[in-house]
Amino acid sequence: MDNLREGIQNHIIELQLEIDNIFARGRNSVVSEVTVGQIYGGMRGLVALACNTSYVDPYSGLYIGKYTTNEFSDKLPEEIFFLLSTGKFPDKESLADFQNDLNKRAKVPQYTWDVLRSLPKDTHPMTMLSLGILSMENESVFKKEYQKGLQKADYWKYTLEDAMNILAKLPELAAGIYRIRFGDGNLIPYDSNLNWSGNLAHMLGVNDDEGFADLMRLYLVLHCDHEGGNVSAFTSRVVNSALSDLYYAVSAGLNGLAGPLHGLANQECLRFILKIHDQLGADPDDKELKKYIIDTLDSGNVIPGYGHAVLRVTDPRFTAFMNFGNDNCAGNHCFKIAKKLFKLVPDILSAYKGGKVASPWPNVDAMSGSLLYHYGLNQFDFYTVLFGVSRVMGFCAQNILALGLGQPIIRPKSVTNKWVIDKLDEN
Ligand SMILES: CC(=O)SCCNC(=O)CCNC(=O)[C@H](O)C(C)(C)COP(=O)(O)OP(=O)(O)OC[C@H]1O[C@@H](n2cnc3c(N)ncnc32)[C@H](O)[C@@H]1OP(=O)(O)O
Ligand SMILES: O=C([O-])CC(=O)C(=O)O
Repeated sequence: MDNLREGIQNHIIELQLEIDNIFARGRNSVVSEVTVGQIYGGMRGLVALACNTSYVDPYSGLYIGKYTTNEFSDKLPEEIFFLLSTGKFPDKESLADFQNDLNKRAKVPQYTWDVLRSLPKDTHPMTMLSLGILSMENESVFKKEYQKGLQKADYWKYTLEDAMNILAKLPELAAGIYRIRFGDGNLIPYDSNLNWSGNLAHMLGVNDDEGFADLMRLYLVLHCDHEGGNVSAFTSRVVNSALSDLYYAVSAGLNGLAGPLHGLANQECLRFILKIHDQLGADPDDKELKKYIIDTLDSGNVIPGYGHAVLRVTDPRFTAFMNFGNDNCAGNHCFKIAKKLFKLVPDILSAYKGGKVASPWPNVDAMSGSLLYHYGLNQFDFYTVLFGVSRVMGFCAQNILALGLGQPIIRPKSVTNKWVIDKLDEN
């Protein structure tokens, strides 16, 4: 992975130069302000973080570097990790070198399997993923080097070592979780002739179809990162900013991803679609489906897969999944219901709560489950694990770059109601 390390080193130098220039132009310039509503409202819309792996434009969606979602969606996840962490796609040689390195590090230690097999049978797969990563914390190269006395400028190098070890093991770990939790418990061996996503598809043992392997590739690409403020990436960065190593930081980020308002929404979407199928049949008419959606809202539930804290249009990742579905699973009943929901939900949500829903459009989670279901991956409790495997690329890249740029511990100031009242009195 020499080329990857060198690429990151160069990227850190470029980014640092940009930051030096930014600081020279106005380190104390005010570029964002905070309202009382934002202090009490999850800081949404507040610009208070720098993250150079990716950027989310409310109207055109996710960019990695200068590339739009459409422009990177045909790549391999390995190429995407390179892009996230170096700002560039790898050439052929760098890609092969990176993939060889992943191959060498892919084996999950026996003690991790022992931990996972000792859990209650109904443990959620996200708990298993988070715990699986955390169980390996003792292997952190960063931690060992830090204890010996590490220069700040070298933090990122050992964090990269940890990132490689974690990323390499994710396909085996995730597939093993699936087989322990939903299969016969026998693990399918890793195949070093396959790439990262190909191995995951293979080791799940669900489907040998090439379409499934391609869906896995697309899935692992589209979920990789979503700038710095989303719950899981931000959590991971906050934890790592205390110099807790990447095993702690990745596990923490995954715990945030496991919430239904964030990554878990993708399992909730399929649950929602299957319920519609059970109650209204495979081809519900618009009137019935509309009533079902409104009843769901009136009973105090969210429509999973719709709405977003940043996006204000249909998520281009949703569109990429829908295009895949149109080409590969057009006849599938879940896919058809997901498409009908897309036709009806935005108008209903727009009118709901007097127009209070900031974005009535589908996000990445609204379509992916029906595609996985089509290929026989119907244990939807597992879906967020796939999301997690992909999103760990973003956690790793964000943390490596932040450490490379010498970013300090994250510690925003909180205030009491009294402080806010006093401030309002002053104005
Ligand atoms: C990978 C991802 O994390 S993508 C997001 C995945 N999550 C989901 O799909 C779950 C459904 N969606 C939601 O809950 C929200 O849209 C979120 C969490 C994604 C964004 O939340 P916010 O930024 O607070 O959205 P917003 O400002 O539009 O919320 C305003 C109101 O609309 C409601 N709202 C937003 N989206 C929805 C929805 N899909 N269904 C019903 N109500 C919704 C909110 O609950 C909130 O109601 P409240 O004021 O009574 O609490
Ligand atoms: O950006 C967010 O808040 C949610 C997220 O991670 C995504 O959409 O992938």
